[in-house]
Amino acid sequence: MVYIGSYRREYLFYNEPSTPPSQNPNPHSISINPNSNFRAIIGLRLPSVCKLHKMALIDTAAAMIFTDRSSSSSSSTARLLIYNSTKFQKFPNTISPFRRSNSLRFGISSRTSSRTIITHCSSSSASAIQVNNETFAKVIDGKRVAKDIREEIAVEISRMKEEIGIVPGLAVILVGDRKDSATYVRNKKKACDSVGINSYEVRLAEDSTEEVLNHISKFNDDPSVHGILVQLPLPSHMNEQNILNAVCIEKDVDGFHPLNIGLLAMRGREPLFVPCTPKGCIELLHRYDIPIKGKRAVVIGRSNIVGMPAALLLQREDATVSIVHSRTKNPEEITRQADIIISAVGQPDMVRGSWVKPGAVLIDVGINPVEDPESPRGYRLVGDICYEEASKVASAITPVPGGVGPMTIAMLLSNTLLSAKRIHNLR
Ligand SMILES: NC(=O)C1=CN([C@@H]2O[C@H](COP(=O)(O)OP(=O)(O)OC[C@H]3O[C@@H](n4cnc5c(N)ncnc54)[C@H](OP(=O)(O)O)[C@@H]3O)[C@@H](O)[C@H]2O)C=CC1
Ligand SMILES: Nc1nc(=O)c2c([nH]1)NC[C@@H]1CN(c3ccc(C(=O)N[C@@H](CCC(=O)O)C(=O)O)cc3)C=[N+]21
Repeated sequence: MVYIGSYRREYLFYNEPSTPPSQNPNPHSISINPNSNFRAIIGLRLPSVCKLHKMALIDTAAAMIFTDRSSSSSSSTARLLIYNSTKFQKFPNTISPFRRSNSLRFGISSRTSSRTIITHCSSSSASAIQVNNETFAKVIDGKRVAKDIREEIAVEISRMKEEIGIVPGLAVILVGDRKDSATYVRNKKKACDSVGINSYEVRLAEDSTEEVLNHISKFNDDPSVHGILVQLPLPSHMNEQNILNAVCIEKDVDGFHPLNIGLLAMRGREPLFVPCTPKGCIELLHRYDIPIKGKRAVVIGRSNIVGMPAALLLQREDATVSIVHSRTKNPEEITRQADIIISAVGQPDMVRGSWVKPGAVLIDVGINPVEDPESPRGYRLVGDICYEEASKVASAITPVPGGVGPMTIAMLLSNTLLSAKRIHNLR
């Protein structure tokens, strides 16, 4: 059995009938021989890839692989499309990987099935791909873009270290013991390590009081700290406003300080920092050459940390922006007019295919855990947008996971570098 790649919590293998399945796949040494009589196996990501009984089998007759040359990346990218589900076997309690992901992306090169007609609708990098009269949105690969950005940041940081002997520092304050927050903080630390940013972490008890403000004050005065992040949400007894106000605006790498938000909202003024998630959404649009100017954009959600700043940023990019929120009547009538939708709601699969104008670009910020007994964690993450439906209508779409999430962390690193450069007058 040979591992081909993974995408959206699924591993893909192929199995030459002559190869005993007990031979473990080696993810790094693969060669695909499309002429061989192999079976493709798509399985949910499991701790042990050998649990074949939990995997769904398809015949390779139902699968084809082709190279996607419209990618903005210089690397060659292949997609695997499964276009014939007749031989697909669904296992009890298993979300069908076929239905969840018609389009799988791998960093491998491959070849095109002669049975299938593939058309790129336009040369733009947001072009949908047509296969046998079905269109599939281009996948906006936030994970890959975030990796590119981390590499760019790492280069800048070594230059900084060489030129002025300074390394950027990020302080993260985590209050309480929410599991998801602890995971995010751990991921942020890992990301800092990967680019050479020093990270300082403070963990405080759920019932702490003035300690948060004391630590903020200490970090405000510490010259080795260039960015301060207070992980949200805070315990309900804490005054979030007072705490976010206490972070000095020059180190507010989250961009949540009211002064920074105010500057973002004003024409002709520049905030010192733009909030990471909305900044990541716009960066994805830029890196995929998706035009914003003059387009109709709809933001779903109006929170201080995502929806509202996303709408402000789109407006600064000369889009005509509407905001949909929980009191909006007939939201689908508004979203259907959008060339670009940014959804930040927190409702799994709320945005259906019928909410989307054909050819629209969809940025899904939502991170929603849904129960999944097959997943090692007992749940999996889905976005606000029903990927299966919307990816057949849109021209481009971000997946969850692997879309906006990794970009948020990349933008945090970028803001920390920006801060260190500004504080040390480095261009
Ligand atoms: N990918 C990433 O990096 C990040 C992802 N997230 C995720 O994004 C999502 C949103 O986060 P956040 O902004 O903090 O959430 P909030 O709960 O603060 O805000 C949600 C917004 O969605 C609106 N809303 C709720 N229900 C509906 C509905 N049925 N129809 C239309 N609008 C609705 C609310 O409207 P109203 O204002 O009227 O209440 C509110 O404005 C979450 O899933 C979160 O986990 C968040 C941060 C970063
Ligand atoms: N002060 C503050 N700043 C924040 O930016 C902030 C915050 N508080 N509180 C919570 C939200 C949420 N958030 C995410 C960051 C990365 C992923 C991310 O990387 N997600 C991965 C999946 C991770 C997984 O598998 O668990 C992905 O989408 O691919 C998700 C969500 C930042 N937030």
